[in-house]
Amino acid sequence: MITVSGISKSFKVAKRNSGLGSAMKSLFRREYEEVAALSEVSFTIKPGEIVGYIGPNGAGKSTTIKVMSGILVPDSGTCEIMGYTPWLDRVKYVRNIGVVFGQRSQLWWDVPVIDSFDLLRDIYDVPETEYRKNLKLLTETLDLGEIIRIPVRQLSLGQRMRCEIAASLLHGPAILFLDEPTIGLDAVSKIAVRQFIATINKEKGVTVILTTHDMSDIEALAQRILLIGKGRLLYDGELGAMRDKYANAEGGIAQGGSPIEDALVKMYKEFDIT
Ligand SMILES: Nc1ncnc2c1ncn2[C@@H]1O[C@H](COP(=O)(O)OP(=O)(O)OP(=O)(O)O)[C@@H](O)[C@H]1O
Repeated sequence: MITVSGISKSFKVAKRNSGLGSAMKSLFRREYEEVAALSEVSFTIKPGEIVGYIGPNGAGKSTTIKVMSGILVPDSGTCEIMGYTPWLDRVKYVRNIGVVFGQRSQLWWDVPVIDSFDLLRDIYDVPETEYRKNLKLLTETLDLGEIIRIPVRQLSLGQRMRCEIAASLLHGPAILFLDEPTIGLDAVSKIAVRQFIATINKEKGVTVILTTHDMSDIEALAQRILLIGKGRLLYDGELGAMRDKYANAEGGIAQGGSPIEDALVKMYKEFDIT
């Protein structure tokens, strides 16, 4: 259902040297360099899977999610998701996906959450009965209650995140891209979000691609992981196999780390992506 094949993406960024002289020079003549965010990334994901997409800072995770959600056009490679090429068939395609970027909001800041929801209903052209049904279910299961009457800027991070997740699912998508959905949440909210993701996957068969630095999110939800480092896909396999292999590898438990974090640190070391 998801086939990513040989995707590469580079960004052109202005070179910045330190010092006042260089800053002055760059006012007149900018020098640029290419950053290879993704290099020949390929994988497939089956319907109903929950896949953990992991890797260190700057590895290329968000760039991949942006390509798969049609926000970014890759320099080369192909991507076919439910029969669509995300960046070509964007209008039709987005009805099939939900996207949550933990660090960014898709809700309008100054209006009550429900107004944003209603606007999303219109954007996605969701039939009224389906919208009401989805809204009721999401409000109940994410415990939104009166929260949806409050403007987003007055919500706590955990409350906002639950609303973000609801917003991404109002149109009943088959695929959910989650980019750090539990960042900054307290333990109770984190567990609530995880349970919700597990439920929609089990009961509605929603396919989930989950990007996070929180390995307990991955342990709670994903059976399969994709590891990306320096823009290259380095591992595609069962979480259990990764844990068994690296937990028993040389190098002792990292101070303060859980066994799965320790396995990840060793894996990063082996692939030289720390
Ligand atoms: N719009 C952009 N312009 C220039 N460079 C970018 C842009 N977006 C990403 N990059 C660069 O591409 C690389 C991959 O970034 P990306 O955001 O995909 O990483 P990530 O794995 O999501 O990282 P993190 O875990 O820190 O969120 C980084 O070197 C980043 O600086």
